[in-house]
Order: sequence, then C-alpha cells, then structure tokens
Amino acid sequence: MTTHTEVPPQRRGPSDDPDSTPVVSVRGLWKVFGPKADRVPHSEELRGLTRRELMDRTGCTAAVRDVHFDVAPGEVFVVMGLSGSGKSTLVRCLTRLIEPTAGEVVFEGEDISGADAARLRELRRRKFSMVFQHFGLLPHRRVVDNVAFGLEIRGMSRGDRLRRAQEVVELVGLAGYENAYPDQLSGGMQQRVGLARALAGDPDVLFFDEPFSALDPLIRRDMQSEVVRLHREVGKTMVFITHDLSEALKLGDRILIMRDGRTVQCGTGDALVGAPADDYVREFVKDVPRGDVLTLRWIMRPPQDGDALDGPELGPDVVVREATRAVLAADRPVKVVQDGELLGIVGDEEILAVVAGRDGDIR
Ligand SMILES: Nc1ncnc2c1ncn2[C@@H]1O[C@H](COP(=O)(O)OP(=O)(O)OP(=O)(O)O)[C@@H](O)[C@H]1O
Repeated sequence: MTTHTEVPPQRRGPSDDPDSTPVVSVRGLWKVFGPKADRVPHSEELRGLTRRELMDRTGCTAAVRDVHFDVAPGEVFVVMGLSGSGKSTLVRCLTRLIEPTAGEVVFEGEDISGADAARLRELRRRKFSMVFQHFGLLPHRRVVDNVAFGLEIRGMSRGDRLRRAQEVVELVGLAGYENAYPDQLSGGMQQRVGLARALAGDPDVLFFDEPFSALDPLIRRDMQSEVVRLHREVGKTMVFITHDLSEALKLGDRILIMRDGRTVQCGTGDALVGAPADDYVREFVKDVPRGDVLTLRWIMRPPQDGDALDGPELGPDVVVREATRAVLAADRPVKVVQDGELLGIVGDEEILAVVAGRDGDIR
C-alpha cells in the first residue's frame, strides 16, 4: 500500500519554463572605479590581478568583475557577500544608476546598456522599483501620499492613484495608518511604506538593497516574512542584496555569493549548503542548521536490492526538518517521487546523518 504524506506548501518559485525570457540577464559585467577604468576589463593581464595588485598597478578598484547570471520571471534572486564585495555596485549597474564599465545588462530581452536617458527614465518609472535601507520617505506627506508619489510622477489622476495606494497600503499590512506621517511610524513600518511605494506602480522587477539592515533583529525577521508573503501573493521578480546568509536562505530561490567583485557560487540554498564551491562558501555555510535547508534531493540514495518500495512518498524539495517525522515514523524507506517518477529513497540513516552533522559535503 502506498501512503501519501502531505507535502508542506512550497514557496512560489521561479518560472519552470526553460524557454521563458529571463527578466534580467547579466553577461560579463564589470564595474571598475578609477583612472582609465575602461582598459581593465579588456586587458587579459589586468583582469587576472588581485584587488590589491590592481590598485597598486593602476589605482583602480574593480568592484564588479565579470559577473554573469539570469533572473527568471517570478524568481527571488539574492546577491550575498560581505561588506565591500561589490553587491551595491552590482545592483546599481542593473538599473544603470551606476554605469557599467563593460558587459551587458539585458532587461526582458532589451539590452539596456545603450538605452538613452528618456528610455532609462521610462524603465525606472514603470518597470523597476528600488527599496533601499534608508527609506527615503517624504516627511511632510502622509503614508498614502508617499505610496502614491511614483504614480503622481507618472501622471495618474488623483482619484486613481489614491485608490491604488490604498490597495497596496492594505497589502503590506498598514491599513489604518494611511494618514500618518513617516515620523509617527516605527522603522519597520516605515520600511513597509517603502515596500508599498515600490509595489504601487506594479513594476516588473523589485530591487532591494539591504532594506532591513538597519532594523532590530525581530522586526527584521518580520519584514523578511513579509517579503516571503508578498512574493507568494504578487509573484514579482525580485533581486535582493544582503550580507546576511540567513536572510539570503530565507528569501532566495537562488543565491549568488560575491567575493571581491567576483561570483564565487550561484545556486539554490540547498546547493550552497550541500555542495559549497570552495572553502570560502564552506566557511560561510558551516553554521547553517543543515536540516532546515537541505532537501531530500540531496540526501536520498538509489534503491538497492532488498529495499522495500512501498513506503510513503515525499517530493524532492521537502526540507529534511519537515520530512524527519515522516521518515522516522515509517517502517519502510520514504520514496522521493516527482511527477510519478521514483528519484530515490530516504531512510532513518540518511536523516540521522544530517541531524548528527555527519553528512559532510554531499556532492
Ligand atoms: N564611487 C566609488 N569610487 C571608488 N570605489 C568605489 C566606489 N563605490 C564603491 N567602491 C569600491 O568598490 C568596492 C565594492 O563596493 P560596494 O559598495 O559595491 O560593496 P558592498 O558589497 O555593497 O559593500 P557594503 O555592504 O559595505 O555597501 C569597495 O571596495 C568600494 O570601496
């Protein structure tokens, strides 16, 4: 008899359609600050220097070095790195708030590297939204007018923009505060206004640059949950910058780890934890509770002769912590099944190895 164990609800993930056009596509992106910055990306010799060597030789800092990635529609893509690794510069290059030194940024199929000022203004008004650490609210305007501000700039009528602002104020949990002024709100609530303002114009992609860094830890956790909830509800594509690994793991469908301007690894949270690309990433993820992040996909094994194959079924994306009870309670191995196909099995051994921290790098 096959027992179906209920699979916990999954986050709304990126589009599964491999043919869908990425919302943002970055190719060979460089940003070099300093004299004659242009020559750095085009010189084999200079490209290979360390940050220190480059500074000594040329007086330049390469903040972003040859970065490539695609962000799929509906994906939450996190860029993570320590201070100075180049995250802010990278995200500012995506909207050309900072001019890249070399490489391509393609937005919904359009290479925006060559977009003129009018086109950029249009994109920033209608397609992109940014949420920064400093909320940048207008102190003499009420919450609802702050939220409606971008719509006003677009020329939307007063009635329409207040209606839309009211909708998003409610969406971010600020109903009742429409008429408050920013200084009457806590930091967390002000950041909710920032979120509402970013969502009001129904952008195609939201860019977050360390939006919660200045908030107290508890409020910060609340706001992270809020982003997860909003993403579930509105399914927007998001690019999120953070230096906090737990925030990255909580929010990101995929995470790009930066160090000294370069990509060290780009993958799902469970891939970073299960198969760190190098010692740097390994060190980063070593304190992550593995059972909270690793999925059954990472710990399953192929069935062998003699394994009973009539145990309960779970999906490959269920995290170990959520599967533990079902696996330990079953008297047969749990089958990891996707679309009717048996991918592998998981028994007490595999679960206990993770719980006891004996699993090491998995691949
Ligand atoms: N305008 C600038 N001129 C010269 N160097 C710069 C400039 N902006 C950034 N840098 C340098 O580029 C590197 C990357 O900076 P960036 O602010 O992008 O890093 P970050 O990862 O966002 O760090 P933080 O979290 O501290 O903001 C740093 O070495 C920084 O000193």
